[in-house]
Amino acid sequence: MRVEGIMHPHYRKGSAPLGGTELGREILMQLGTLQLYGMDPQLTPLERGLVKYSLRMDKAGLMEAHMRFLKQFGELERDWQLTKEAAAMMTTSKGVAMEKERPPVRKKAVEGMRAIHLVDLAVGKRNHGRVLYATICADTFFLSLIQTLVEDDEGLAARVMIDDATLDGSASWAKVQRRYPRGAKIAIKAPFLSDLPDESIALYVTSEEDLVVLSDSSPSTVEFDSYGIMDAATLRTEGNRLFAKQDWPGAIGFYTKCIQKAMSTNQRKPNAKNRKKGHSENGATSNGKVSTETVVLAYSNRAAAWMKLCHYERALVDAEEALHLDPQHLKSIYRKGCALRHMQQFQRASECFAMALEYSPEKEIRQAHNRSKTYDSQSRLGVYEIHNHLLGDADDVSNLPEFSDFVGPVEIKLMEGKGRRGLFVTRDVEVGDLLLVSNALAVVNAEGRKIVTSSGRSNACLRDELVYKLSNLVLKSSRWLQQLCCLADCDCHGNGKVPSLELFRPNSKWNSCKDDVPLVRMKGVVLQNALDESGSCTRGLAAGQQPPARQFLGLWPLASFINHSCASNSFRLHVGDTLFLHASRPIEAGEEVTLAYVNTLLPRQMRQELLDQNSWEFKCNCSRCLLEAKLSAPLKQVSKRFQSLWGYKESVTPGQSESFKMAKLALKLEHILKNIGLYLYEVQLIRASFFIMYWIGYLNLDRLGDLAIKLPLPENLIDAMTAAAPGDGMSLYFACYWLKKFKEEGASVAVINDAHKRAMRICRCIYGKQESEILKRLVKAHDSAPN
Ligand SMILES: C[S@@+](CC[C@H](N)C(=O)[O-])C[C@H]1O[C@@H](n2cnc3c(N)ncnc32)[C@H](O)[C@@H]1O
Repeated sequence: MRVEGIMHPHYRKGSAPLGGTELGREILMQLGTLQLYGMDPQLTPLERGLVKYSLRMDKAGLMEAHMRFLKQFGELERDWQLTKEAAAMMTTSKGVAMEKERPPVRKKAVEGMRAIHLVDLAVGKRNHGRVLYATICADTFFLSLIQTLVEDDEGLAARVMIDDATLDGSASWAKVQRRYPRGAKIAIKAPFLSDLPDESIALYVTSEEDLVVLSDSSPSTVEFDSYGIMDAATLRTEGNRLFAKQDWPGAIGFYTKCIQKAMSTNQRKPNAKNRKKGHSENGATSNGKVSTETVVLAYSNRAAAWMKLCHYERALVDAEEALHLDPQHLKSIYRKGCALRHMQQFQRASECFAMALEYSPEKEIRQAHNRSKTYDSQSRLGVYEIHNHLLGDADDVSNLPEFSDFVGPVEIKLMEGKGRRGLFVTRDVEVGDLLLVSNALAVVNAEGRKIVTSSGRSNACLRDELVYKLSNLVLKSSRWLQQLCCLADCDCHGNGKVPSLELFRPNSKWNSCKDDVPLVRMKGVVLQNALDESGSCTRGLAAGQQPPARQFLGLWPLASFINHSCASNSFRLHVGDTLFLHASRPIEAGEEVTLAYVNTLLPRQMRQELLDQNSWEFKCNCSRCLLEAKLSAPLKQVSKRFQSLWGYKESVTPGQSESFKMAKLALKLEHILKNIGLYLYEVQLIRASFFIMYWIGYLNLDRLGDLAIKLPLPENLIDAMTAAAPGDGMSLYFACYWLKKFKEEGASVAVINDAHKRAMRICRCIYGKQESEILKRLVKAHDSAPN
């Protein structure tokens, strides 16, 4: 089945650009955006299907694939809706300022060239001396190229790819959207319809001279004229109607028009003096001016709409405008509090809610007040009650907790002689001390996709999705923008700048920022700083429950300053989208805080391979790596044999004969370690690197016979694991496994108590300092979780 009116016989294999009907255009716009996003060579089968159907113009298939796609990328769809806000933004005062930054309109038409239509273009043929006049009909994006959709005056549409050289390689989303806004009339000289590797076709523009922006008529400014005849009150009512339909950008557009109308009608900013004057039904006062009440409501409602779009800074500005006109406007006071709370200005938010409570004791306001006070104290004292969540019901996802950020006893410093930044403690800290709490700037749930693909590389699609989300975010908050800018401020060549901690601390003030993060840098930021989590979810530790696995990739700004070590001294715990960082060893004042970016219970070479696979472009030279490098000769044989038996990449469970060989290899390693003569800590580090061998040895105790006695005791192995990777989930699993086994086998009380203490110690590294009763409950939950 074909989408009527879209097909044109001139196009090869039916791979015509879409367009021509309302439906076609709508599909095109949505699809186009998603397709643009899905241009990564690592397309999922679903994305591939989408591209395929779009090429065949198979309406039913297209719609179905589209629906499936949207279902899978529910969040993406939401973000796509949000991109519409760009249009609304153009009509706000700040938007007008942005418009001024745009390049001047250059020409009205291109002279000396004959016009050509999309329908007349042949694939792969450059049309010298011709010009294609078109209108940009979708939001312009930048992933690997600047990408947009255009429609010619016959209603056919096509995808356009523009080399970012046209922006001197400094393209960012904000910049491309300003440069090529939706609704702009353009002319493409010598148009070239190119066959793309994904089998779709697009107009390809390689040089700035070939794309001329003729007029910049973004829809919002055009629309404004046609609504010019409406009065302010009608414009506000129209805004309310769109608000009710959850069309936030649309609503913002109308509230803005209402405010502008009021300003032009009243010839001056309305002030509190004419606030309560009588007014007629159309919102006009008796002297024909627009009533202050109408303007207050427009500002206040626009604040609410901005909030829905997570534009909290804009929401705050609007709520304050409304309060400037009517200081007692309850909804504006409440909205101001909400905006401040989202901006982590908890103290000011509490003050707002307290003021709102004076006017109305509503439950919603009281709850908001209490919540702000809790966040405020969390952010100042670093006291969080996470155990309720940890020990809660895994199936109950309705009540996901929210926490404030917290900056503990840490500072960002430039590392001497290395140029890169690192996080350092400002005072001595103990095991389990909370170092920081950071809410994710953005998170991408893997949802069935692999974080590391079968080719052994980190999943570029997930990373691109994160770049996409971050690109949207930086348009919304100068704080988020600055946080990303300072992460981009490190170029691996020793030019790292040290940002102020105030940028990360709740309740602090920050200056607005005019910088932009070009996409190239944004991709670098994600590559260098995104952390993944493939462990099981922290929820549902309650006895007997299998915690649901949750895999995700995200960016946590302050945690991004922590460097890697294979003998790290901190542990990150993810509760929802919040990262808690606890000290997993005692750390002295001035010492660097380090994290393990990858599983470190492996030999050095494999750890480095994992770092490489995850695109961390550095060679680890931590003390543990240096020790293993020093011992590489005596350990060479064991390492080689271990790798061939285990084959980490395949992640296969060894068969019986391999298991036995592995167990024997553990004995060989013990023998070597005894002969070299190392300190206990050094022995522990090496044992930890090969812990899998020992683990398999314990599982083969019977087959080892008398030799089994030469294996270290399980508790010694647990100590070795915690020496290398304190707080590692595997150590806790192992500790609980033995605790359970000792109990089942009726070991002495002393042995059981000792095993229990070990598990409690590891729990403290992972979950932080907790009351001993809570730690006991956490151990019990792990102890009784299914193996
Ligand atoms: C999450 S950032 C850490 C903060 C970073 N050092 C900075 O200045 O912004 C990760 C990057 O830091 C560097 N890095 C982290 N750990 C390292 C290590 N152990 N040795 C060398 N470079 C490291 C690498 O360039 C890595 O891509």
